[in-house]
Amino acid sequence: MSIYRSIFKKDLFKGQVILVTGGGTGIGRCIAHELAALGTTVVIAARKIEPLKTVQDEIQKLGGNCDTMLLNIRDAAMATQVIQDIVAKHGMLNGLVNNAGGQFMSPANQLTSKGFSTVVDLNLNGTFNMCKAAFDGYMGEHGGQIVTIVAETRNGIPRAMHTGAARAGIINMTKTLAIEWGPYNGIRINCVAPGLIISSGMKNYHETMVDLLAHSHWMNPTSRYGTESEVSAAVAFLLSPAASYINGVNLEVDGGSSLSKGNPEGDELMYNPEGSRHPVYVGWSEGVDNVHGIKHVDAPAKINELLRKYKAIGRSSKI
Ligand SMILES: CCC/C=C/C(=O)SCCNC(=O)CCNC(=O)[C@H](O)C(C)(C)COP(=O)([O-])OP(=O)([O-])OC[C@H]1O[C@@H](n2cnc3c(N)ncnc32)[C@H](O)[C@@H]1OP(=O)([O-])[O-]
Ligand SMILES: NC(=O)C1=CN([C@@H]2O[C@H](COP(=O)(O)OP(=O)(O)OC[C@H]3O[C@@H](n4cnc5c(N)ncnc54)[C@H](OP(=O)(O)O)[C@@H]3O)[C@@H](O)[C@H]2O)C=CC1
Repeated sequence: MSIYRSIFKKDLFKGQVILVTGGGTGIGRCIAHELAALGTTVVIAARKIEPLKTVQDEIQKLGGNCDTMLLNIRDAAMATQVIQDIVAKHGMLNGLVNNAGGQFMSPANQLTSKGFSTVVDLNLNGTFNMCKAAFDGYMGEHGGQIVTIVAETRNGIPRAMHTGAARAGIINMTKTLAIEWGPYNGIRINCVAPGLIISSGMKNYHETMVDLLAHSHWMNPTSRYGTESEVSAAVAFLLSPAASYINGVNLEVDGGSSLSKGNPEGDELMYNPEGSRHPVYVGWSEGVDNVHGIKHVDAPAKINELLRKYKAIGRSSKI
């Protein structure tokens, strides 16, 4: 039987408990839905309870299992407590998806020390807090899978040097943890690095930035932005037995955008201004029109309009 037929069946993660940080919005919400649809009891955790409760309600209406917990990943004691609560309540923790994170945009010369520290603390220290808490609280003894969402950082991130530095730190930390926690603890740990993804995260940007993004979406080898589902599919794969021999890697889900910067051959070779020839992968978040009134991707209107156009490209692969 084909590996995909046997692995990506509906009950792929049945009986498993997986924590998704930042699971109340955007990419985290989509990951939570994908995992719940594959049989996981998914625990979503973040600072604000209302978005978590909304997603829990969506998942339960679709027949999935979802729990919610309050969490600030910058608070190591809270990270420890959340893992303890999950193990006490659900008996196990098979997977951790470090999705919570973010930054503000600023040129490096205008960054203050406090602003730099805040973003490094959120992304790098926060991810460490969660990995360490998961190790101490369950995975060190029982093994498990960890996937961390970083960002495409290959050539640096102009106007987001703080987050680029933090995410590069996570990618390196992941390699070390794969070595230290693999042989004796049975933990696999990897990263997924999204390029620009149509999601609620873009609501954090200033309007001029959104306008710019709406007009420059074709400037990568896939000639479009990515979808929440495309990131979630990579996460589900890395958590699954199909990825059993993949450890310590950073999987870029960026349409090749990290390859196409500064090519001396010129824009014509790298970009197709007429639009994308690449169908989007459509998972639950773009595929469940009007089911239980569940809201679609929650990006700024101009960006959501791009997604509507993408769905018309060729044959969208739909499950
Ligand atoms: C880039 C690659 C593509 C990635 C896309 C995505 O990730 S999409 C996903 C996007 N999603 C997200 O990013 C979601 C998560 N993001 C967040 O929670 C916030 O953006 C956070 C990262 C600032 C943390 O917030 P918090 O409440 O912990 O912190 P706080 O508000 O208390 O600020 C502390 C200090 O930081 C500084 N500073 C802050 N803002 C600005 C600014 N605009 N301007 C300048 N500086 C700023 C300032 O020094 C401030 O201290 P002050 O001077 O006030 O004493
Ligand atoms: N969209 C994109 O183009 C890209 C996104 N990414 C990354 O993907 C991840 C998801 O982004 P996206 O869904 O787009 O954006 P969102 O802003 O919607 O998601 C960020 C999530 O993180 C949670 N969060 C933030 N800070 C903390 C904290 N201290 N403790 C716990 N939870 C926290 C937020 O919930 P709450 O506020 O309730 O705590 C929110 O749910 C982020 O790490 C982001 O940086 C990377 C590259 C590109």
